[in-house]
Amino acid sequence: MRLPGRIAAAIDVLADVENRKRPVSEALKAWGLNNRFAGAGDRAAIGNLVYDALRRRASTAFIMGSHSPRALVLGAVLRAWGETPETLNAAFAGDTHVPEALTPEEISAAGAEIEAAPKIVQADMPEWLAPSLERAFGADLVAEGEAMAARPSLDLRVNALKSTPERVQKSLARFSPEPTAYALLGLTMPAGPRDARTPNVTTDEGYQKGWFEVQDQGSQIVAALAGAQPGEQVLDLCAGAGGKTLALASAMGNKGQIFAYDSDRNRLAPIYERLKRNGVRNAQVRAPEPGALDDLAGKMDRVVVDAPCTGTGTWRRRPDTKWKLTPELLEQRQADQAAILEEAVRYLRPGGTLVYITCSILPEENDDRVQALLAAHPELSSLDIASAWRKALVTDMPTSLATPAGGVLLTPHRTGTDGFYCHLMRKS
Ligand SMILES: C[S@@+](CC[C@H](N)C(=O)[O-])C[C@H]1O[C@@H](n2cnc3c(N)ncnc32)[C@H](O)[C@@H]1O
Repeated sequence: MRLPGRIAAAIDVLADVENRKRPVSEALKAWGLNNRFAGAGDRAAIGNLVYDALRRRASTAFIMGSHSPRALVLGAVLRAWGETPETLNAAFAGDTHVPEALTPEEISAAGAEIEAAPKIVQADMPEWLAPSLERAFGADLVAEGEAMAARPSLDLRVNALKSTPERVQKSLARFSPEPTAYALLGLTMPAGPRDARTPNVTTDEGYQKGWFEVQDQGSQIVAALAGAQPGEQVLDLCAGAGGKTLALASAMGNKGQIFAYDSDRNRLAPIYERLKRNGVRNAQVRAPEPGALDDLAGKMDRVVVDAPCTGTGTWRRRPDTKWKLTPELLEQRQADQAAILEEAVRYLRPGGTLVYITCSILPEENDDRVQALLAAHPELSSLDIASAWRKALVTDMPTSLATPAGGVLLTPHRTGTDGFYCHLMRKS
């Protein structure tokens, strides 16, 4: 397929996403099944177009004067793929099964200046979240939003239990991975332009052997800040598929004990195979049964709460969720977080450390939750996050990352990572 056919397909997929409220991945899969002639390159390019359109949905709709799938996809191609109305119309004229030529109105709209739009629209973020995002980012709102509307890199965490960064770099030399800026065992591959495909690293022999995992650098940084030491007793209370569990085990050199728990059996399911592939021998998975963690009460050196959240820090990767988030869901997540934090405190031994992590950029899920917890628990106090950073990452923490209540907030603009929050507390 040439570009015009791919654009037409992307418009269809985006219409499917919006009309049927489907996740993008599902709509792309359905399109592929109905269009079996399309190759893997076509499907990747169509995916890129749909995701790019959703990443900059608000600002493109402002410029094009429409939220229609056609306006959003054409806008993405004009703004991010280096095409012009003239090149597009020339391509559309010489092809079949293509979008209609750009109208004079569309051509003049495409030249509009985004500076006339409200800041929250320039930032490509939901308008109802403006007060909260302005609180988080102040004068940097637009720069933060722009970085969040760009394509993400593909990051890997080298598994110190089985390999070294040099060995993984060699194994993946065809993709030219480079060391990450902060995470000591991270490698990164930047996103390519236009129809570039994400490197398929999971078919590599090194991945099959457990030498590395796919993990955003932000996730690696907060896992390192958790500070788990060899020999400790650690509870990973929201372990999910085990992304953090694997990083903790690697940091602990397989010494001590990690208890990996999640209230959702389905989310926990992949952890067994991942632990095995990574050569982790010090993790015990606790399935969600009544009283599953009772024996751990008051005994843990460290409790890691990688809390369920709105995922606003991952908007680069899942831009459809940016526009689906509702005030009700945000409120629900805050209640979930408060309940889990309350639960977490009971497993800490005196002197133990509570690690609170979210992949959210919203203060309501971050500093506010911690402050509410500290107010209710005088036995808890914040630990200095800059010292934890120095110890875990062997550099000084950039001061711009500190939050008002003493946590750290990573973002695409600040650290080139997904958005992550981390706060450490000690129980006296
Ligand atoms: C952000 S995800 C965890 C991701 C995981 N730690 C990783 O690094 O791959 C949050 C997890 O919290 C779990 N969860 C939600 N409510 C919970 C509860 N009350 N107790 C334990 N886990 C819970 C969800 O099932 C979900 O898997």
